[in-house]
Amino acid sequence: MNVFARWRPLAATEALLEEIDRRTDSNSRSLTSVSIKRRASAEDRPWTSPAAFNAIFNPEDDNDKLYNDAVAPSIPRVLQGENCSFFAYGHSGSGKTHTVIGYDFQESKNLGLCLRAAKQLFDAFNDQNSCQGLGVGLSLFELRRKTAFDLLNNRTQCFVREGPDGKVHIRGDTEMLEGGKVRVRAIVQQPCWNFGSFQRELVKGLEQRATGSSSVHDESSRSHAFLQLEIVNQSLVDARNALFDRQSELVPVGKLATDIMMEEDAKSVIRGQDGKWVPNPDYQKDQTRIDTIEAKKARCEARVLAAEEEIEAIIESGSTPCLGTKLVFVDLAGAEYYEGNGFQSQASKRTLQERQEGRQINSDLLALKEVMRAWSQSQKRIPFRSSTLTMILREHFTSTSKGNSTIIVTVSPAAEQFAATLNSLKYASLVGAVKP
Ligand SMILES: Nc1ncnc2c1ncn2[C@@H]1O[C@H](COP(=O)(O)OP(=O)(O)OP(=O)(O)O)[C@@H](O)[C@H]1O
Repeated sequence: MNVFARWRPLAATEALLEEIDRRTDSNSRSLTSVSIKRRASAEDRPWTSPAAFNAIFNPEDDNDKLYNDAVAPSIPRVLQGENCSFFAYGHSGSGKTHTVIGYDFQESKNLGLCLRAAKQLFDAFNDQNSCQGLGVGLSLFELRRKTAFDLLNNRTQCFVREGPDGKVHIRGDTEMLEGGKVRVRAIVQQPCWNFGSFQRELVKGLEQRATGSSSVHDESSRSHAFLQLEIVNQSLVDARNALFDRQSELVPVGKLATDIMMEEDAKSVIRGQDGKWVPNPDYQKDQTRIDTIEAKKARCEARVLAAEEEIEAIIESGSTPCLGTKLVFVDLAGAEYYEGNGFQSQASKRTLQERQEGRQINSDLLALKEVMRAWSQSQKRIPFRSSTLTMILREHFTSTSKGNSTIIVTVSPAAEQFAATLNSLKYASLVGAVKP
């Protein structure tokens, strides 16, 4: 994995605070280690990371610099059809949102990494003949504990489940549609055909992130935010809609087939005197009824399969290698590091729910670290199932080549946040120290 660290500047309110003493050192493989201590005093012993970082960004480095060094090199690979993923890790207020999304949407150099990447993609679509008709399908959701909230669909609550196909699906409630169709809502993917509409959709969706919170920071740092960009064209969007429609037809037919089978099975047996189930001499299973519904179900399944094959065929058509390619940005919840780190007074103020959430976040982040390490070492068994976060990320890891996945750890230089900064740098260096 590529690993970068970014020091944010001290905020105006922190101007009088002492800064962490920090140094960097690069080895012959151009990998950097970072050495920090709480203050410049000679008695303070430094903590030094392994040479795990591809680069360390300083407080004066803006989003433009970070984008050019950490993300822009991936865009040609995305246009060649390689999936890429970027994770922002850091404690609350360390600069993850500033990095991934940004707060100034007017100045192109201040845009966050996700928006800059989308801009570069749209520029490439406009410049290259082979990319005509391409757009970006945006999905945006937040994972809090084990539940996902669709930010492009009024924070609809969605559940993360592993399907019989082994794939992880994020689905909302079941809706009854006209004609008896039953739809299980999937996470919305909003197709955007130019950068302006992409930015509007993203900003509108992100406004949902703060809903119901008295403090945006506290709320946002308790959830993981996923921003997924998939390269699409109109045929792919239409084919996905057709699949969705056919799945909606299949659900009630599949349920009816199961009900009929169970009803016929139940009628065809009776309990004998010894309490055991024996064939019912007065009832003959209605095989015609069963065959009719099974045939209808098979026709629906074939239509679903055909729609899936149509999607594959569109993606494989080869005219644009990047069709269906995904670029994923994850703004991870900040680790909770209160207990045992000199934050007991803050820890004691937290509610039971906050403590439970904190434990869940820590266990998600631990699971992610283990997955990243196992994946970087190409281990046979990668523990994706150990948390909902890693279950969702399985598809991204299994479809992403090494070198196309990046973690950016954001850190504060304020000495009073030393414990959190140390925690974040240790996390990133453990991931980055594993090089294939
Ligand atoms: N590199 C930077 N340059 C300038 N300002 C920054 C930088 N990083 C962060 N900031 C500022 O610091 C404040 C906190 O940053 P931000 O909201 O990005 O933190 P966060 O890690 O996303 O927090 P949370 O997890 O709580 O949402 C913001 O006002 C932001 O503009």
